[in-house]
Formats: sequence, C-alpha cells, structure tokens
Amino acid sequence: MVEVPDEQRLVEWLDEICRDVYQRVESLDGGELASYIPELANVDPDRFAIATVTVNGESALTGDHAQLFTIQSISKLLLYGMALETHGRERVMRRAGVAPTGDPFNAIELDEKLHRAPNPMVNSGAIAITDMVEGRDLAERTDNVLSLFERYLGRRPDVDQAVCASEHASGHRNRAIGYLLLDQGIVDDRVAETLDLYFLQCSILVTAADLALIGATIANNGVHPITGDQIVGPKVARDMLTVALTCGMYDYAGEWAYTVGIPAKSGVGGGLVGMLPGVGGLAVYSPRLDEHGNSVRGIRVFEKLSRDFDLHVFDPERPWSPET
Ligand SMILES: NC(=O)CC[C@H](N)C(=O)O
Repeated sequence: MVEVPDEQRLVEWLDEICRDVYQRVESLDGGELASYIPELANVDPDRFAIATVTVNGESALTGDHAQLFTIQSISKLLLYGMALETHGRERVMRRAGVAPTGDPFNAIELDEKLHRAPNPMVNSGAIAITDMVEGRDLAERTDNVLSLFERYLGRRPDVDQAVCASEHASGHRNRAIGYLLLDQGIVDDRVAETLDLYFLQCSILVTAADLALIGATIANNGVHPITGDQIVGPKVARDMLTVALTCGMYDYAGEWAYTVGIPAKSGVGGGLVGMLPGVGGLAVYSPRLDEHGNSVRGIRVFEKLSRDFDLHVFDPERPWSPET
C-alpha cells in the first residue's frame, strides 16, 4: 500500500511526484500535432505541463502550466454538466446515451434504434448537447457558455479566434453530423448556429492549471475548491465522472478504464484532465497526439501515476479509498 501524507503535506507530495514523472516522461516525443484543424498544427510541440489541484484548492504546478491552449473536446464534459443541470437527465438522455462507441470521436454515428447520439463525449453527442445551450441567438448562447467556464475558472476565458475560424473552415464532418442530427429530429432547426457555438466552445483557451481546477471541482462533488460555489449538483458530478470514465478517451476508453482507471477527458489541443474523486484534479498538457487523438505524454503520465500509486478507482490498495 502506498503511503500518502496527511492533508497538510499532500500538496508537497503531489508536487514531488509530478516533478518526478515530468522528468521521466519529458523525453517522449512520439505522436503528431492535430492537423485536421490546420491552425492546431501551429503550436510548439514540445510544450509540457502537469498540474494538480486538490479538493482543498491547493495546487502543484510543473512545466508550462501557464501556457494557454484550446480546450477542444474537454469542453464536452462541462457542457454535458450544464445540460444535465438545466434540462435534467431524461431530456439529455433523449439526445445522447451513455454507450461507449469504440469508434473515433468524429465518427458519423447515431444510435438508429433510439434516435440519439451514442454518448456526449463523441462529436455527435457533443453537438446534440451544445444544441441544448439556451439563448435567443448565438451571442446569448455564447455568453452562457463563457459564463459557465467563468464559474469554473474564476475568470472569463478568451477564445482563440484563429483556431475557431480554422474549425469553421474545415469542420465539414461536424457539419455532416449536425445535419444528420437534424434529420433524425434530435436537434432543433438551428444547426449552423449550434455548430458555430460548438466550434467556439472547442476554441476556448485554458491552461493545464485551469484544467486541474475543473477536474478538482468535478472530483469535489461539483463544489468549486476555491470559491466554494456549487457549480454542478453532486448527482450531476457523479454522471460526469461516470461518462468520463466510460467514454472520455474516445476509442481508447475501454483500455483506459482498464489500465488507468481514472475518469478523464482529453482534447485534440493536447489537454487531458483526470478526476480523482474526493482528492482532486490532475491535468497534463502536451500537444503531440496518438492515433486516437489523445496526448501521448498525457497518457504516459497517467499510466505511470496510476500504476505507481494505485490510483485506479477500483484498486483495493487505492490510497484514498473511502474507508481510509
Ligand atoms: N477530440 C477533439 O478534441 C475534437 C474537437 C474538435 N473541435 C472537433 O470537433 O473535431
């Protein structure tokens, strides 16, 4: 059983283990920058950050933790939480189920029997969920999304306009998904606007430290570790964690749940955030991706930490299991 220090020394310990794993993983230079959205290839491939924030709001930050990058698919998790809060589980479930697909995140795929997207973490489900953002027009709906992020981050985030324009220019597959959702009666008849909003949410700029804070909030039953605000209800946080564990890593989700066992969400911008329930959030930024669209170094950091410290949520030796 791994010995973890008490609350006072926890953050120092986290700092130490993150610095150590950072050094061990830094030399890994496999993977490619995402280029199907051309603007995403314009980042420094060597950037690397590891950030942790505990449920008490303490943080340990290593490497390029203040570097901004686009959140991409990690936004899907936050929007899913907002949809559950605003519309309730039943209405959300009518649009997106909770079945992992085993297919790439941008597969043009619907559950034809149930007339819904497979899950909210792949593009079809995410677009169906973004369609649920309330507001009379794009400006109002954008404002709602940015306000949601503001509650998690403690500041209103910026949007990378170049990436957003690039997504817009190259997003034909997402457009195809949007219109398929309309054809199936899953979304409302404002697909072009909803896609604009989806491109925008993916282009929101965050740091690894921001992601760790988001993770810590979700891991803390939806209570923000610093402001103490209830950002999402505990049941919604539970649903977010569950879907993150089963679907958060796209077609790598099964292997991820099996080997790493930490609810997590990745994005093609190179961000990866994991939630350790009751403990905190752990985030990595490194933009070189594997064939699934997950950060290569990000995966390695989580694999090592999970293995070395028994962090799998079902690990009987887990240092922070409820009974300890
Ligand atoms: N996996 C991702 O991060 C995908 C998000 C990206 N904006 C897309 O829609 O293709």
